[in-house]
Amino acid sequence: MMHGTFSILPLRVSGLRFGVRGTELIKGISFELRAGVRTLIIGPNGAGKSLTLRLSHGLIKPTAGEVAWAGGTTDRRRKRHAMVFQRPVMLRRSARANLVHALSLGGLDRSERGRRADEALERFGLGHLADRPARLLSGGEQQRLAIARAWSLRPQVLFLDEPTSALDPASTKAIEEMIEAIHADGVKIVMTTHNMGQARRLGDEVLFLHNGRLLEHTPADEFFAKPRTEEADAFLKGELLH
Ligand SMILES: Nc1ncnc2c1ncn2[C@@H]1O[C@H](COP(=O)(O)OP(=O)(O)OP(=O)(O)O)[C@@H](O)[C@H]1O
Repeated sequence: MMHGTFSILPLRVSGLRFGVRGTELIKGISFELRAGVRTLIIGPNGAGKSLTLRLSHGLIKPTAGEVAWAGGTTDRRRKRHAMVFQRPVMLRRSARANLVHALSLGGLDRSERGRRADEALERFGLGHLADRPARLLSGGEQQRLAIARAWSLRPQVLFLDEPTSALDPASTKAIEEMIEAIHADGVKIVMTTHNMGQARRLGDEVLFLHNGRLLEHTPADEFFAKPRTEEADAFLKGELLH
């Protein structure tokens, strides 16, 4: 499902750097992300995975380098990518009202908001939670709601930052199924995970980050069968990296 007449992909990130108070955390990363391929960003703690997602989504500004969406960057295009965080942020109102609110921020007409919210709740089997206070839902339910909320905005690209790391296996499975369904819709998936089983299940290609650098950008089957770098090999073997 491609919405609108243009595609914001490929995403070209070049020479990306991000530093805080003289410490360089992202040390010159370049990559190009294409439509139709699920991209998994993996690497050890502190490698810069989350920062790379935030910089790509535009939540933080790079110290140097460029994040370029196809056709340039405008506010209109900005809305074509959405992000889901490790811990969902819900307002103190019903599940449905959280979706309606997001759609309102997304600039939708009042009548369209309710229709889209209901569509998203139904699509992901969350209709029975519609009137429940969002903050009282379980962690897994809130995360499913957060993903439904992101999907309701009809993004072309969905960034997910460790969406299942706080969840049990059943919730993790439900979320993986949602991600698969959204991918099948034609939405580009870009996500980070610490769960290598999940990376193998969901990944078409891998970006392997280590110490603020991109060491590999490889098809997932190749990466898991035979990583090219020593660091990735050690990471997959569960060794400590410095
Ligand atoms: N605003 C900030 N100020 C200072 N340091 C930061 C800031 N944001 C991130 N960092 C540091 O930058 C490094 C990379 O952070 P990032 O969250 O991108 O890592 P990550 O690969 O997602 O790690 P994890 O797997 O632990 O989530 C970490 O060492 C982190 O402490």
